[in-house]
Amino acid sequence: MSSSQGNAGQPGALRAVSESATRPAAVGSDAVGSDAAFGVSIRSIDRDFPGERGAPRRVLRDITIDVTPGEVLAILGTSGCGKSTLLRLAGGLDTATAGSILIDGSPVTPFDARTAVGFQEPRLLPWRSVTQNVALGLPRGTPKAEGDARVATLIDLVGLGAFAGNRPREISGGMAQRTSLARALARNPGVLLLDEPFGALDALTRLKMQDLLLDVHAAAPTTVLLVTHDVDEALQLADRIILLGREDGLEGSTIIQEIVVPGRRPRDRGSAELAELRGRLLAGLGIDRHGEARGVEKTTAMPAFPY
Ligand SMILES: Nc1ncnc2c1ncn2[C@@H]1O[C@H](COP(=O)(O)OP(=O)(O)OP(=O)(O)O)[C@@H](O)[C@H]1O
Repeated sequence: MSSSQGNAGQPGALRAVSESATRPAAVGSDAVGSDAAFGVSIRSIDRDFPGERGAPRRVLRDITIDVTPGEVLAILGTSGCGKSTLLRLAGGLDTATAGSILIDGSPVTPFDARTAVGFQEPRLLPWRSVTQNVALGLPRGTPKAEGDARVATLIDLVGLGAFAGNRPREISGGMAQRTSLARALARNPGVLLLDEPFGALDALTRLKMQDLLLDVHAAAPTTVLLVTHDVDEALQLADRIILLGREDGLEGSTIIQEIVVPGRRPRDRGSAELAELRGRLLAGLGIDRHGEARGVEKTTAMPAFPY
């Protein structure tokens, strides 16, 4: 599936970010320079880690998926099922036990420069300004004038123009996460790997960050692999969702559900079609429609993220 089934590059997709008074600049893909979205081909990946008494413990088993250039793929699964491990493998931060991963047709390399990773915590240098933190993401050897312009454009894109000189302690958690996103984009990655990027934010800021990510993706339609626990976030952001889980009697997680999300983004969060998919995904995560985790004592209210 291509990103054209989402709304990547859709005219007018840039919308205001309301967390601060600033607005993202209406920039096109040329301005942020992300013109190379790469496909990711994951082929028959297994990943074992040493288990008890050194015996191998399989975490991922026979994962195969092709992600097309510009596609947003969400990776869902219960805690510990191997989502981050899959992301790390795609970025060359870990090595598979078996199988291969190709980016743009060639094997992923250690700390592959074609990828950039965004984490749950913003991981900013506290003594550096927003601008200096974003500049850390620039590829080595970027000419100064070009780098300065790119950093300024990205800071505007994430709506932080008025805070460019601030230190991390002087901005909110949402702003810090936006800085982190701009730093990842500064690298001009062909593949953006996001590991629970909004997981530490409050619910309202998380919704705003989801909108921001859509804006950013419209302006710089790179390929995105997004690890999340949040079914609604996956349904709002992704072209396609894979659910990792175990098959009966087999060790290690594999792809147990794959869903192409219908409709253009931003999607109507309340649509009946998405509600149906939400139910299917929650069932795959072991949560029934009444919010009860199978095998878990019933609670009176459904927590926000019980899975
Ligand atoms: N370097 C490692 N050495 C040994 N075991 C590891 C290593 N990295 C991950 N694991 C194990 O692999 C399993 C999957 O971990 P991973 O972090 O990928 O899961 P996850 O789905 O991202 O979890 P969560 O949603 O809680 O972040 C876990 O049992 C974890 O302990």
